[in-house]
Amino acid sequence: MTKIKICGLQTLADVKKCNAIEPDLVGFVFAKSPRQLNFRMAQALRNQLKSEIISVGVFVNTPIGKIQSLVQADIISQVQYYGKLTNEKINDLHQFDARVIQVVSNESEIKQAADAVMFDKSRGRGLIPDHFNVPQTTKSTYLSGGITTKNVVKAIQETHPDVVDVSSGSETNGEKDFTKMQRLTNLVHKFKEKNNEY
Ligand SMILES: O=C(O)c1ccccc1NCC(=O)[C@H](O)[C@H](O)COP(=O)(O)O
Repeated sequence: MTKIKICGLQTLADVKKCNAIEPDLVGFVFAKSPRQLNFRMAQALRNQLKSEIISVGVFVNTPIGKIQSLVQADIISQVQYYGKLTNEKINDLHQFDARVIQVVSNESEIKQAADAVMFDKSRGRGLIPDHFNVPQTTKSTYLSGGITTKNVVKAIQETHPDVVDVSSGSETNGEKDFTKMQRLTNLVHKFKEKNNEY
C-alpha cells in the first residue's frame, strides 16, 4: 500500500489533526523555512503525536551531529536530507537507527547506503513538476512536489511510489487544512495498487 507523509507540521493543532486522520508519516522541517521548527518545538509536537505515526526530520546541508541529537531524543526516526551526503554520513545515522531518505537530482547521485530516495525541487513551495517522477531504483521511493487532492491519484498511477509526500497541498493560506489532509490521506490509502485504480 502506498503511504502518505504530511510534511511541515508547526503546531499542536496540526498534531491533533494528524492524530485524527492518521497519515503514515509526518515531516518536521528543521531547514530554513516559514515552517522551521527548533528542537524544543519539535519535541513538544512529537510528545503529543500518536506513537504509530512516524516522524521525519527535513534538513538541508545540516551537520550530522545536529541531526543525531534529534534522533537520539526520539523526536524523529527518519532523516530527509537535501545536499551533499556520503555513505559515511548515512552510516553514522544508521548507528542511531535512523532511516535516511536521500533527496537527489538524478539517479547517479544515489548513495549505496541510502534507505529511500526522492526527487524534490519544490521544498514545500507547492511546485508542480512538468511530469511526476520518482527515481528508478530498487530502494524505497518518495514522490513529492505539488501534490494536491486533485492530482494525487494520477501521480500514484504514473509513478507507483512507496510514499507520497505533501506539504502545500494540505494547507489553506499557509495553515494545515483538516479537510484537505483527510481527503489526501483517504485517496492515498484507498488507492488499489494491484489494479492501478481508485
Ligand atoms: O517544507 C519546507 O518548507 C521545506 C523547506 C526546505 C526544504 C524542504 C522543505 N520541505 C520538504 C518536503 O518534504 C515537502 O513536503 C516537499 O517539498 C513537497 O512540498 P509541496 O510541493 O509543498 O507539497
